Amino acid sequence: MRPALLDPLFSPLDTLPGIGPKTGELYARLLGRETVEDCRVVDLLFHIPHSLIDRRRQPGIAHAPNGAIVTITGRVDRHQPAPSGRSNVPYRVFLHDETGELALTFFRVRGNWLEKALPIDETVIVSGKVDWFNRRASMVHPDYMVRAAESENMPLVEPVYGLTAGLTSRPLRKSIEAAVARVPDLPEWLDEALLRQQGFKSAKESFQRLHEPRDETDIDAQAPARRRIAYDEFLAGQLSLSLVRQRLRKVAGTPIHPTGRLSGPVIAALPFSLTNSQSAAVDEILADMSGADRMLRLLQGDVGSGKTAVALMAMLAAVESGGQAVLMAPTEILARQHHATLSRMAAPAGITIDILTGRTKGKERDAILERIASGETQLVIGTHALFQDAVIYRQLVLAVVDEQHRFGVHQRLRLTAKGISPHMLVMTATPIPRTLVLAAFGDMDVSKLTEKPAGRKPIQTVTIPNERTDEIVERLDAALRQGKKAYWICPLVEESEETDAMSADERYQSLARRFGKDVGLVHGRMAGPEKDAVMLAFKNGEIRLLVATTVVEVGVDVPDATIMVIEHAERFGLAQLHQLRGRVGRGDEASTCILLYKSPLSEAGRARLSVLRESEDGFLIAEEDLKLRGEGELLGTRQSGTPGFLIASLEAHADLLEMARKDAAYVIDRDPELTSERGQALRTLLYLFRRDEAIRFLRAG
Ligand SMILES: Nc1ncnc2c1ncn2[C@@H]1O[C@H](COP(=O)(O)OP(=O)(O)OP(=O)(O)O)[C@@H](O)[C@H]1O
Repeated sequence: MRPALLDPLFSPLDTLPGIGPKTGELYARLLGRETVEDCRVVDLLFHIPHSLIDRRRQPGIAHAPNGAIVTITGRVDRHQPAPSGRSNVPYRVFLHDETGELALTFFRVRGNWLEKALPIDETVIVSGKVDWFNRRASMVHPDYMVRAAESENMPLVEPVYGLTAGLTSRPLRKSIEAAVARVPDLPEWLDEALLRQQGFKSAKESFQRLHEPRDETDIDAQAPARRRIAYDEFLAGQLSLSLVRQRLRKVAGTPIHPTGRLSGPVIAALPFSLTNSQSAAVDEILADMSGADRMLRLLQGDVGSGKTAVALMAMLAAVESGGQAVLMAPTEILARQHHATLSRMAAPAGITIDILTGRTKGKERDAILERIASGETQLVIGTHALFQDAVIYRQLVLAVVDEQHRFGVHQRLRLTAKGISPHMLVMTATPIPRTLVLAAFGDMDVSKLTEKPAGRKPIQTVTIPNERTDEIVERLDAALRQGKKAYWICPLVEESEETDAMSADERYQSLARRFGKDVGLVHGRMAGPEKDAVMLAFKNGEIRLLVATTVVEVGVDVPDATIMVIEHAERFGLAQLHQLRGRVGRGDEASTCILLYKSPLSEAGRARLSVLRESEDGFLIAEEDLKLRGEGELLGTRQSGTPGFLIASLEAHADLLEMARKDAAYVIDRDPELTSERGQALRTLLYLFRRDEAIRFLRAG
């Protein structure tokens, strides 16, 4: 149960003054939630200012720098209202101080409120941005105007928050202030020695300081308050991972006894032999699953390194031992593709394979659920629909989670909550640096596919400015005539699938005019079956040019596609480009990747694209990406910050992550049920950061 003292922070967001149904939607958007019902007061605490306005600067009118935000104390001289009927002429109020004159400028003024707010001869304080034009200073719509006698009504230092369209800063600041005021006195969950060593204040004081910065240093990522909350966040993450891990390990796995009865014929029928890397990974996995402990293993492999075949071998071993195996993909497209590929590859084994996704409905679904429950189905491929309550497995021995780069302990927890404890193999496509593995997965055993299948030719990567798009289209024409297949990836336009889809559609129209029905389009706004049909047509060769948004970014496998054009490559993260490029070069034909960019490229943009031109090594690219852009982009998340983290940043706070990991291990080692005084306080921490799923596993949880 959540401690009652957190109640004020976990009441609905619209219990804060000024947040109603309409504004609520804006707040939900700001906080990245679907609806305002999903938002709690606590969420605003984690929306921290990115900079600050210092209204203490009072240089005097004549010395105010152009474009700077300054505060002026002056006397009002005269009002110059707009002539009636001329709404485009502003209303001006002139004031002066000992250095010069300033025109306060207002548009579309109604009524006489300005006369009241700025009476002639009154000394007032105004604050806002000063613009110089023709040696006259003006301030358009000052942020603050107060009478000198009421100067306390103007905050001198003001945090600046990220906004979303429709939400302005003043009401946002007000609601955040109200949220901060609700932070209760919290029990201290950090060790005293650490507090002293790091100079950390209490969590409550740290939240206050984050939202009421006193100067620039308080905004810095290394400010003690920021570090304290970042540490708390890492600690909450590491603790919940440790609890899950402890729990998963505690439940013994089902040891398997692979016989080779199924995998033998499958391997014999594969059109290739496994690479050494693949074989080594299979060996590690089978050894894990044969032991008494449950397997918790991460299978990391660069694009096109052949993770699917490894997963299949593991799943066949589970089935050979009389159990069932599932493979969960992050998207419908991928689930369908995996289903098609695995059905084909596993055909010689003669086992029953089903697919279960959100789209599986009605009688078909009932029949599948029944086959799963009876054990007739040995292998199920699907999306998270696999773990819904209605799905009951006869004997689930292995769950493969193809997380690509959408991390989440969630599914893993769901499974355990269902009371089943299969061996667990998590596949990730993006080669992630060790620190990220730790942050996202905690300590897991790792198998790496370091080698690509033999016979792959390097992908030739070129960077070309947008202006030469026509030339590319010409070349594409020639290539398609030779029977080649190509992808054309359209840019991310904004943070919305809808606008992405629109831009893809435009490009599709123009290419379709040229290439007719050789061209297909797939984007995130299309209905599932429609998407599948297009993907299938591309695979079969009925379509030879596929215009797509990043829906093809992960996992899509059409080995005879050899050309990849990426528009506005400068807008993508490096690792994402690497993933996209990885859709070609998957067969033994030579492939080309064309990165179209908008010129001029920034210095950083140039550096990034050249990394990609020069390397095909996903691990190296990931490290470079981390250096160049920060870990958020590395994982393809479009917001800043580390995925799954609100305040903490792996770049800025890497030292804290390591400390938090040790701290969590220490705690779990001594107080596995979190019952000590510190343990109880740590439970509060888990709730505060919404990492409380793991508490359910605790005895008094
Ligand atoms: N040992 C091998 N030799 C030759 N080809 C292989 C080998 N293993 C897998 N392949 C083929 O390589 C392609 C890529 O494999 P797979 O789809 O498993 O890659 P992946 O690791 O999942 O990559 P991504 O993350 O990019 O989807 C497939 O077409 C597969 O059939």
